[in-house]
Amino acid sequence: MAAVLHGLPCMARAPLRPLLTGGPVVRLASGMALAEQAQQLFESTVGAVLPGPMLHRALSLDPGSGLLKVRDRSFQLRQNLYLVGFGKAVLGMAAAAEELLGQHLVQGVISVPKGIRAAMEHAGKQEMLLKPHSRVQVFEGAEDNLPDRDALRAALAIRQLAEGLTADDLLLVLISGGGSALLPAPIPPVTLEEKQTLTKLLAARGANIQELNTIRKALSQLKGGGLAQAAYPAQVVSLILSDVVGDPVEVIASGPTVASVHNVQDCLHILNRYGLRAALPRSVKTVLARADSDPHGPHTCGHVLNVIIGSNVLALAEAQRQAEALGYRAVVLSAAIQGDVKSVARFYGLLAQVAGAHLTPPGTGASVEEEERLQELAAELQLPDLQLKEALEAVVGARGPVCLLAGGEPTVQLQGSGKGGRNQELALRVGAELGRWPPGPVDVLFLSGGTDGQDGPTEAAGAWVMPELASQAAAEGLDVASFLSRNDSHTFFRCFRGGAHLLSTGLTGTNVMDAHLLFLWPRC
Ligand SMILES: Nc1ncnc2c1ncn2[C@@H]1O[C@H](COP(=O)(O)OP(=O)(O)OP(=O)(O)O)[C@@H](O)[C@H]1O
Ligand SMILES: O=C(O)[C@H](O)CO
Repeated sequence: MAAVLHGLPCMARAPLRPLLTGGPVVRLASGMALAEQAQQLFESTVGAVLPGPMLHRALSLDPGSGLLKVRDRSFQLRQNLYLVGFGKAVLGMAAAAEELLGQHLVQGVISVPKGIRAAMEHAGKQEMLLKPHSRVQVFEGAEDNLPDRDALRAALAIRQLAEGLTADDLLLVLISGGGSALLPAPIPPVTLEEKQTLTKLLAARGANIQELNTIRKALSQLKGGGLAQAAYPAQVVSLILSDVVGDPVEVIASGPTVASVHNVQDCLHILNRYGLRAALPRSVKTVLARADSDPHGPHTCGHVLNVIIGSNVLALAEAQRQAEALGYRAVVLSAAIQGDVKSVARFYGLLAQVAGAHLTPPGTGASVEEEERLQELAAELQLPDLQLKEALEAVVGARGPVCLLAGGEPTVQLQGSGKGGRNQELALRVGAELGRWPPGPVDVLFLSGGTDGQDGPTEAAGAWVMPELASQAAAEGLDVASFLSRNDSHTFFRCFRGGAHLLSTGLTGTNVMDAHLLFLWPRC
């Protein structure tokens, strides 16, 4: 972790170098130059969804009247404003809120990732830091995105603040991805360790975030509307930075201000599906048995306004704009990439092949079978917003470099005990896929990165690959398939070319899922 914190984000570095100089596209000199540009584009993508600007778009204060506007709703402030927050992007959100609210803010408590203040300080990101004598108390915890004692202390302090509020008060709740791990308050007799083990097992067996958070909600005092209930009768305004496909407020950070609609049967189905029902600790069974008679009912959330203030869609739109400014034909494919990482990798591998063939002169196009297989793979992935046809049409007319952009969160079913994350695993798998095709007249680069800057429990945000990856790795004595069989993508990328293919931004201070960038570069 320490290396992450000191190996620093450089989101504000030199402007991107355009590909167009006076009209014609100038070819980048080498794969490394292309990789550098890909990494810079990833950093701009993240730069578009930094917490401060997004908070300012959603919230404004009239200093004269003390009227706080949240989208189209207004709230009268009179020394009655409190703040709580939890999530990877919440430090920057709280800093922006503190700046905006000034003396109106009475007190606050936030739960943020371990080391984030030091990382932001080291990166010179003053705008992400609270003031020296802030009224907001900061707890750092949940190292490696796992709930721990520090996060539990934070959760209890947040609950205490919420429970002390009256009908005259307004509670501003800042929520972002990672919030589930940063707000653990298991319902007794479930212990923190039991909850941690269960969520780790579910994640390792490939449970998606909806399933994982359904279980988390059932076992938590504050998730699934519990925080809103604790704050009642105060008014509650939640500002939410989404890290879940489709921005479902009940799923993001396990919806602490949204009433849970799940029942015990839903939980048991999920636990069955992942073979965990038989081995449940007694405490979990006790809490689930009680849950149906004591839900955080919908009637408890009428005093809440939930507002999404930013998401992956926004990040991809900015990346598209930047890529176009650089001379690429840029198309956003989807902001909802989900599914097993192996299928997603096959999809990108074949997409590179088919799109690459569309880019080259007639006669070298993709075969009908390849196009059909690509459509099938896309259908299997069931991506609701996929713009595949549009992307391929855009590629045909491009006659120059192309950048296909996507976002989301594939799922990895852990089979080995290696070190990795879903972005590095996806990149490694795509690299292997790209290497299967005979070299064509197009250079290809694929990059996958977590916008929070930390991919799984590793020190990298992600990685980038080109079709030569497997053969170059073999020349270094590294067998891609065997690293993949152990889910050891991070170890692979650390060894391969001395770590040159790792994407290392450090913690970014934001979190809107992952970004996937596929670059195609015609050679003639
Ligand atoms: N060795 C590994 N190889 C591949 N993926 C892994 C490995 N270890 C963990 N993962 C995956 O990393 C994911 C957790 O990563 P991370 O902590 O970045 O989660 P996250 O979803 O970004 O967190 P949040 O959404 O709460 O911010 C899990 O989906 C898990 O399957
Ligand atoms: O914290 C969580 O639950 C995930 O990041 C999804 O929001």
